[in-house]
Amino acid sequence: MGYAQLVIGPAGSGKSTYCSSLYQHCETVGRSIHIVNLDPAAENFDYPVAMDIRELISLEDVMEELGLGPNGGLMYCMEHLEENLDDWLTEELDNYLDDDYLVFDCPGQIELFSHVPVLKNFVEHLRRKNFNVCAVYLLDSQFITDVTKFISGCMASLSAMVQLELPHVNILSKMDLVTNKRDIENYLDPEPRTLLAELNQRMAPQFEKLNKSLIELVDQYSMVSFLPLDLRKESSIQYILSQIDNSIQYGEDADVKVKDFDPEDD
Ligand SMILES: Nc1nc2c(ncn2[C@@H]2O[C@H](COP(=O)(O)OP(=O)(O)OP(=O)(O)O)[C@@H](O)[C@H]2O)c(=O)[nH]1
Ligand SMILES: [Mg+2]
Repeated sequence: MGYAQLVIGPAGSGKSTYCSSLYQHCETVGRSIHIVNLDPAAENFDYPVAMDIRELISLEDVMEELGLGPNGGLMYCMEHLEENLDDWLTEELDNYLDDDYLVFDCPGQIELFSHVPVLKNFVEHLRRKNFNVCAVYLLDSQFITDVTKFISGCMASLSAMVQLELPHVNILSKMDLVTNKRDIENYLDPEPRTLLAELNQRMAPQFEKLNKSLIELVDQYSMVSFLPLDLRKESSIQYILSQIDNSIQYGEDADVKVKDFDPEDD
């Protein structure tokens, strides 16, 4: 059984920075982890790149040869990845062992995890290869200035959740930049009724019914919960990693192995 995190979220939400911090954390605690670059447009890396989509296809070539812009070019690259799951990805995955832990640093184009099937098929391929996969959705805390932005962030995350059908961990990133912690803390694990009241207060009365439905939807999908990520604090990274590990049962198999171990056999 392998383990994998699919790190997704809007452009600039801090996915690559999270991946490199996670790598450093794992180095520190002596844990093995491999970060995979799935962003054909990425150029600089703060982590050792274990697998790289740019070895399969180059965004620059695609843009030049097909006359596509950066976003269309990226979508083309991702579709090319999708077509090459059985050969390129399978070959690359063969380099990893049973218990390996992979973290996929994805591009930030929101359509990738809202309505095109690339990542969905990617995940299905990983599952066929016996990986337990978790979606890690990053939302930039800097954008959550009021309840309307929070709800729109939730809806984007929810669309990834229904599309990917994976265990799902939401993270509010860049907490070091938040000056008024209390404002944000209200959104980490909020009361649906408080959210609704705030939303109604902000918006014209004709939206009340819609607001109620939206809050119910978000609540029913257990979406209203974000883990704060403050990269200055090792404990923050550690806590988030432990939550993700739980959702993919990482460590549980290891326990079984320890229990099954019989000193007489040695
Ligand atoms: N202060 C602070 N800045 C951050 C943090 N995480 C990311 N940043 C900054 O935010 C910007 C975007 O970060 P990235 O990690 O490249 O974001 P990304 O989600 O990988 O972006 P794309 O791959 O382009 O979608 C960079 O300038 C980072 O230095 C954080 O926790 N704190
Ligand atoms: Mg990135």
